[in-house]
Amino acid sequence: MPIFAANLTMMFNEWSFLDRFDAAADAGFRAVEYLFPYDHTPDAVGERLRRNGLTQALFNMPPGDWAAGERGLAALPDRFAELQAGVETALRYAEATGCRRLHLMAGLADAADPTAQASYRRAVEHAADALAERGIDLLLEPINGRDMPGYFLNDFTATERLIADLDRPNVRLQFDLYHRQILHGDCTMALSRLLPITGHVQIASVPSRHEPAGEELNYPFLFAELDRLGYEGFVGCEYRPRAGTLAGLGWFTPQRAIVTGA
Ligand SMILES: O=C(O)C(=O)[C@H](O)CO
Ligand SMILES: [Mg+2]
Repeated sequence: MPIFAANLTMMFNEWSFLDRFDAAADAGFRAVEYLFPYDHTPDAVGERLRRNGLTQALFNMPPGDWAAGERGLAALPDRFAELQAGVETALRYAEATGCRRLHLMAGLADAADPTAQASYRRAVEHAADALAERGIDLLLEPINGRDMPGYFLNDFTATERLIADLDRPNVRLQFDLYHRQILHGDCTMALSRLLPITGHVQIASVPSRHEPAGEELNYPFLFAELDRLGYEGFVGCEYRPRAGTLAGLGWFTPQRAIVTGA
């Protein structure tokens, strides 16, 4: 069974962000991921990881003004300086948390626009080379247009081609099975074919984006497939609990001793 990483942006919202680390550990998770840690200091986040014996599987580099609707900077040619600063910020958090995977969001731009394509490639090359110096992987995630209309990176095949063309071993695919099913389907064969370039997997039910159980995807089958394929990375639980985080963990077998209150 893969090692599951609780997504603290989507799950455990019953607690404050920093207390979600404790709640996830108490629920039996060994690892966590989240979108953005930037409302807290690197040391505060690192301390919660250490206090709970958690591994930081992944987080996203600064995405621009998320509240204003921005979804990344890489494909926006006039935002390169801000992207460079964001890479340095993310590296400070990666150092404080021991995180070895960072996701670079592309932004809202026309995937067919040569200017956006050139900007995206420049940004990916810059980020990849900065991360490579520290032994950190750069993850690229195709995202479906129903959840994120206008998002630049919206196709697994185009992403696969870019990763091959970049020929940088630390640039890898963030294989979100939720997006894969919506964009292309054929999840099982895609996992088999793309696993060699896959740096991280994420899960959620389709179409609800709730717990990974009972809808379009057969997750027990897919988890067994990941084991059969020898996948040794993390599986990020990037789903919205349907009715309370703990009540929705029936699909999950605790992966660490659960410390019950004395
Ligand atoms: O949208 C997703 O699936 C992601 O993983 C992004 O990192 C956050 O939107
Ligand atoms: Mg995802």
